[in-house]
Amino acid sequence: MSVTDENTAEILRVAARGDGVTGDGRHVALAAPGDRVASDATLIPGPHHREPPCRHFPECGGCQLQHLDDESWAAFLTDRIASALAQHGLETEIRAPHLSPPRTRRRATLHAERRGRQVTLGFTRSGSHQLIDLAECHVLLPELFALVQPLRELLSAMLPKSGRSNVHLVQTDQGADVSIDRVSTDSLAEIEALTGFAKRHGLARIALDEGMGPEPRWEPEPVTVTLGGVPVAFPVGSFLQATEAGEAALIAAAREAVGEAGTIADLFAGLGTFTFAFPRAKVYAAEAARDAVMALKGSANIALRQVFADHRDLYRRPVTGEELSRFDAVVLDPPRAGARDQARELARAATPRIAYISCNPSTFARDAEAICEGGYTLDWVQPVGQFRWSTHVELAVCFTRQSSG
Ligand SMILES: C[S@@+](CC[C@H](N)C(=O)[O-])C[C@H]1O[C@@H](n2cnc3c(N)ncnc32)[C@H](O)[C@@H]1O
Repeated sequence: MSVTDENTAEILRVAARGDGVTGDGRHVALAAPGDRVASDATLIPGPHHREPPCRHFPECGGCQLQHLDDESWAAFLTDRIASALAQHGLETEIRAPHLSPPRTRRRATLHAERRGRQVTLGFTRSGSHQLIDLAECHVLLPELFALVQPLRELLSAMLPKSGRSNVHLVQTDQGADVSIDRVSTDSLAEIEALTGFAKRHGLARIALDEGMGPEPRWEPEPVTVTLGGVPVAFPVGSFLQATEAGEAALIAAAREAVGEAGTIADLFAGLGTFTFAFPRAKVYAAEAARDAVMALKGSANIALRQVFADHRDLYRRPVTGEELSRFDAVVLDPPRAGARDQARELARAATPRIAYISCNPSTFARDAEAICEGGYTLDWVQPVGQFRWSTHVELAVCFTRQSSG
C-alpha cells in the first residue's frame, strides 16, 4: 500500500442512504466501515469490504450495500434504529439483527419497457428513472428470477409502444403470482399466448390491469398464502412480508412481546400474518384494505379460529384507548407513514403489552415517543433485514406497561 495511515481517513459508519462516512463527516460512495480513503479519494478496502456478487451493482437500485459484509450490514441496521430513537430521546436494548439470506425475496415489483420487440425488464437504476435489464439477481427467489427472461418474450408483443409497465411477482402456495399493469390482450391469439405462458411456467395466477384494476386471466386453483398454518386467499396486489425468514423473525419477536395474552388486537392486520400466529388467543384484526380483511375473515372462519375481522380505516378511526384497554396485548404493523393517531390512543390504553412492527425507524421512533410518554417502557428492539443489501430497515419491538394496582 503506497498510501500511509497518516494521510488516509477511516470509514467509521454507513449513512442512511448507504454512503460510507469518515470521522470528519465526509461521505464516500461504496465504502464500508474499516475502508480508508486517501486525500486523492482512492478507496483502500478494509476487512469489512466485500466483492459485490452481482454484475448490476451498484447501478441497480435494488441493492445499495452489496459491498458490505454481514457484520457491517447488521451494524448499519442497528445504527439507523439507535439514531432514530435518540432523535426522540429514547434508548433501549437493540438485539442482534436478523438477516434474510440471499435469493429469498418472495415479492418484488419489476418495471418493463419496450423498444420495437426488445423488452427491458428489471429494477430502476439507482438515482434515475432508467431501467436495468436484469441478467442476474442475488436477492430474488430463483423461482421468481427464472420468469424474467420468459416474461420479456411474452411482453415483447404485449407492452404498449411507449411508457412503462409494472410487473409484480409474488411466490404463493401454488407458485408464482404475476400481475402486470398497462397491458391489454385484445386478440384471441394474445389471450392464448398469455394462458399458454401461464401453463408452461406453472404459474399460480396471471393478472392484467388494463386501467380498471387487476383482473386474473389464469388462476386454475384459488391462490393462497399460508399464515400460521392457515391457507388465506391472496387477493392480487396484497401485502406479504418480503421473505419467509423475515416473517418468521418478526412473528417470533411479536410472540415474545405478547407473551401468554389471551386477547389480542392486531392493527393493520393485512391478511393476518400476526392474527394467525396466535392460535390460542382471541384476536381482533383491523385492516383498511377490503379484499384483505374479507380474505382474513373467510380463512379464519374455515379454520375455526377465534378472530373478529374489522374493515376499518385506522387513520380516520383509530381504535380508542378505552377499546384497547380490553385487550391483554396489541400488535401493530402500520405502513411506512407509521400510526401517529393510533399511537396517541395506545398511550392512553391500559393494555399491558404492545408489539410494534415497523418498516420505517423514523416514524416508529416518533410513535414510540408518544407511547412512552403515556407510561410504557420500550423494553427491546429486534432489527430485521428482510431486504438484503438494501437500506430498508425493519424492526419489531416490545413495550410494556407496569400495572398500577
Ligand atoms: C406493513 S403492512 C402489514 C400487514 C400485515 N400485518 C402483515 O404483516 O402481513 C400494513 C398494512 O396496513 C394496511 N393499512 C394501510 N393504511 C391503513 C389504514 N389507514 N387503516 C388500516 N389499515 C391500513 C395495509 O393495507 C397493509 O395491510
